[in-house]
Amino acid sequence: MDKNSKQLFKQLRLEGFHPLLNYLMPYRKGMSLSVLSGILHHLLGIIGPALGAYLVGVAVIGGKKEQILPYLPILGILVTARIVMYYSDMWFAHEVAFRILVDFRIKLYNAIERVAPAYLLKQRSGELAATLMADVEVLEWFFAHTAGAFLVAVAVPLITLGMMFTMHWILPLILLPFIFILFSIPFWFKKKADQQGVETRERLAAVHGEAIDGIQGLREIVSFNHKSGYTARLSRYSESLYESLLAYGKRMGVEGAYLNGVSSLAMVSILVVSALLVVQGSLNKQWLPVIMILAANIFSPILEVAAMGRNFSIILAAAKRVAAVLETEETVKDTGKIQLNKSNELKIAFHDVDFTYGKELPLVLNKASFQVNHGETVALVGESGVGKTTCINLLQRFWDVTGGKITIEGTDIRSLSLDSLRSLITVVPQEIYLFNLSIRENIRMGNPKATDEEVEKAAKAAHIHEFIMGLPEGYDTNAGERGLKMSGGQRQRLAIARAFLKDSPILILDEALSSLDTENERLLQQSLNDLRKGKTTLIVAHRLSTFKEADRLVVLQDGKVTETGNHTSLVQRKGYYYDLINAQIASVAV
Ligand SMILES: Nc1ncnc2c1ncn2[C@@H]1O[C@H](COP(=O)(O)OP(=O)(O)OP(=O)(O)O)[C@@H](O)[C@H]1O
Repeated sequence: MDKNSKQLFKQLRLEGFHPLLNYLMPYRKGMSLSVLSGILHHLLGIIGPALGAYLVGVAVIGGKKEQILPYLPILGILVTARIVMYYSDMWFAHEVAFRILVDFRIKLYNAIERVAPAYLLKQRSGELAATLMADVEVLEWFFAHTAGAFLVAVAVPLITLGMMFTMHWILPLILLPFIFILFSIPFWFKKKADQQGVETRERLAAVHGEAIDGIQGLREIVSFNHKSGYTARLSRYSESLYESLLAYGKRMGVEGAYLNGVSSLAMVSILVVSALLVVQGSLNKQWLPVIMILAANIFSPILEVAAMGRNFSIILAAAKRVAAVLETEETVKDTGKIQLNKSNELKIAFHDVDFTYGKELPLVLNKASFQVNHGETVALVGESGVGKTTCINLLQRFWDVTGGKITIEGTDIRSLSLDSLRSLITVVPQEIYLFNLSIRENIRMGNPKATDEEVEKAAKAAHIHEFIMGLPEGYDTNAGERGLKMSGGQRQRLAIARAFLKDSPILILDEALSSLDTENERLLQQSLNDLRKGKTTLIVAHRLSTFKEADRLVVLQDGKVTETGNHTSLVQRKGYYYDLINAQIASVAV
């Protein structure tokens, strides 16, 4: 889209649609066919009845059978053509609209993925789901019914006015002011409507967000007996949605009343003027039935567009929300080209890394430097909130460092392509997300090309094979349903099975805070020890047992690395780490 069109959309206060038009370009052929058949369908809807009315007029002035009968086949053709055009209007409009919606959902998902996770942290997942589903659905109105209908509403009245002009020059002059008023009515209400549209979509998204919160947090709601608190909140959100929907409905009612009033007045005026013209003798009375038909039909496409205009604010608000996601700039740019060999052991190094989550926020990391050598296991240690998770987020480039650099095997990670970087790293998260797929497919996500045998081998290595075989459908059991019934330890071992399949040279373990029972802990440790072999491993550590097992500890304090060494040497040093674990032991003992 060029600058001028952007300006025009701004003047019409329709900026929200501008980005969407860019996405319409590939579908212009289908859209043009839809507009063309829409215009023909509406015109034929007027020409057919007008011809019928003309024949009535001929009969009224005492015409002969021979003057009427030859037109009957033409009437038949017009009616058939109208049916065909109606069908193709609907077909093309919806074909294009639904195809665009399919593409949009994918585009939106890709856009969300591109800006994740920074963007996700600012948005509630329920609200994003609302954008992905409900807002995109609303756009169907725009794509299927707006652009084409608007052109029809301009073309059909123009042609009809032309037809009236051939009967008497004054007739179009009577109608023009009414048409102008009808077109302008939606603009009288536009400011209020836009505000209501945005408010309604926001409140709807908030209700979605709250509902999804209620489902995701069901366990907490039940265990903390928080049902009344939650329903009170849900009902507050729903009430506020109700209020804005009601205000929206009232405004639509007033607008509709104006539209109907003006179009009825226009129709009455044209009939009265025509009747007077006939009485005066300046209009042939055989045109009267034709004028009645034209007057009755000229407004229907305008009213259709105006009705749409009344919903425009909702569409505009949805368009703005969709565009906001599509146009969000990615948090990190994927401009690096270098690919590192996955099969080598790799060294990670943080060089004087500074980082803040926002310009106005304090530095989380302040000249932090440390390295993890080939095949070494390093545990990041420090108080809660010191920046351990931040380090692993930076290593994966969810955000970029604000100062200093992170290197893998000496190469700045910003010079690697994101795909290559992420293929080098496997994360075993605290909480694995299980998709609504079989356990086999959930594990296979580690490597989509893995065979069933390889999946089972990975599960055996993660000590989860026995558990899976004990399920009614073994590896074919749906993890989405069964996932909830797995213990924390079992879920983490499933994550480890995925990690075995991915087999990348760098491993990140985000250790769970919650402790596991002895058996689960033993199995987990065994599988982790096997997984770590030959890999460069960075652990976000919370447990004393992990501190003791790591080759080296990197102690973070006030954004800096203040101590490094193994557990025994740091304890002997009696510094910050010593105080930290003493405090931890004391808190466990209390
Ligand atoms: N997305 C974010 N936006 C703003 N601040 C953030 C964000 N994520 C983390 N922080 C802040 O950055 C600091 C470091 O957080 P981080 O999660 O890295 O700590 P941590 O050491 O991993 O903590 P824990 O041991 O509790 O998991 C904290 O003060 C946290 O509040």
